[in-house]
Amino acid sequence: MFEVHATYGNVVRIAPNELHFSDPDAYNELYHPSRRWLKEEILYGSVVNGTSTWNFLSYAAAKKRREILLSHFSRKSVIELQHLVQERLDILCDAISRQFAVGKSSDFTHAFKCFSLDTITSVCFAKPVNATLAPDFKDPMVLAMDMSLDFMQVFVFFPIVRKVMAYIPPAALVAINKSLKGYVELRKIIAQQIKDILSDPSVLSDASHPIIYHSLLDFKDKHASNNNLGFDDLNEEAFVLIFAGSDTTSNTLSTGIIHSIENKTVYKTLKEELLAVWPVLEEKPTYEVLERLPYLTAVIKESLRMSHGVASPPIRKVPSEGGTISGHAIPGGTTVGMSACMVHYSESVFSEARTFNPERWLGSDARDLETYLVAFSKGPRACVGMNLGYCELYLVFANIFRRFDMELDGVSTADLKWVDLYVPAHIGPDMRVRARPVES
Ligand code: HEM
Repeated sequence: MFEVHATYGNVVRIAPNELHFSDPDAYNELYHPSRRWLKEEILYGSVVNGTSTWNFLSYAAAKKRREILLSHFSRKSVIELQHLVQERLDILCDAISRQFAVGKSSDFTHAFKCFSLDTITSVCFAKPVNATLAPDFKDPMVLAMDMSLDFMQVFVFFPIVRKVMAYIPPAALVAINKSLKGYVELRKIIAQQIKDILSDPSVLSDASHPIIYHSLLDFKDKHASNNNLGFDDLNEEAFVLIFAGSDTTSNTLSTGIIHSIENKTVYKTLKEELLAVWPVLEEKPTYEVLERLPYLTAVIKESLRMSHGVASPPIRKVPSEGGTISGHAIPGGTTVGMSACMVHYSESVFSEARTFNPERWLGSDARDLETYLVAFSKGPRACVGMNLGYCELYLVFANIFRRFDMELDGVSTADLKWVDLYVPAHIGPDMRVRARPVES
């Protein structure tokens, strides 16, 4: 897209009825809080059978569900549930230490995918799937989720395939493609939990903490409209949360951590800052303490910038009366969008934009730069899991850099290659890191 825009200008027609923009300020216009344009069905209607926050096309339809999730993932609830994130992280750190003890490096690409899947299934459903315990982090569910991103592209371009697949029984799907076994397994776990809850809501009181079904099915209020949610809706919402909360978080982690290990100045500065606030290894600081650290915060912002969150343009439909973007009048019915990469790699905003440089977030213009950090998107359909995402990022960066001395094992940041499968899908070699646990 960069080459296309360099050749044809700031606005390019990339499909018969679709415009893509490149001016960084166009992103904030397109996804402005007051601009409630419909999501484009070709992308958002492509994957699900029931309803979910992600696939409601209009903001009006999504509003109620978004409010439920925003309150479920509020800063207050995330702070109360941070011990669940730390619990999954301790399991991850133990697994990395065990690999070091037998002379092996760890595959950080898959390690963080396993961690984020375990975290989302723990926080949302109180049913962690323990992907982190898989040998060399090659968990079948994680591998199958990677593969399903390819399917998503097929569904977008050939919606009929999705309709046909919905009627194929799970066992037959596995027979057609054995690599889907982990995915079918994950669907079974989620579906069983929902069936159990719908047939006997009292099982919700067995959960160790408030899970999403407490919020989605508010049984205290018998008249609440969300009580009408059926099996398909709960199932789809659960899967959207699993997908939305997994790769986005793990990409940010692996991208940022690999850059921070390779860059010796970043590595040393981050370790020093962490050591000062976390002197005794056994006394782990809380999220609230960590988020006040300026350098760690700068590293996290830079990691979000370099990993983009979602790579594809979140496409929207211009309403029938038309609209204006970047000073151009756009006719009603046009599909419009802009990839976050165009903003994050814009040289007019971020000097040496392709270089990982946390220092940029510590300068006098840092506040202005914030406007252009769009990893969680912006406006009425921005990420609802941002608080949980940030909590995971702070805890993981702090634990990994405080608890291990690390070096890259035969890879470099040049291997952080990806293709756009809605999220950036890593296509380089697995990013292996030799991680020696520190003693104190
Ligand atoms: C670093 C972590 C994360 C990043 C960078 C991220 C990024 C994004 C982006 C860019 C969108 C907009 C997508 C679009 O419009 O097509 C989005 C939406 C969404 N995210 Fe996240 N996300 C993260 C973590 C999470 C987590 C942990 C959850 C769940 C707890 C979550 C749940 C959602 C949901 C449900 C939506 C759909 C919102 C709507 O359409 O109204 N995300 N996220």
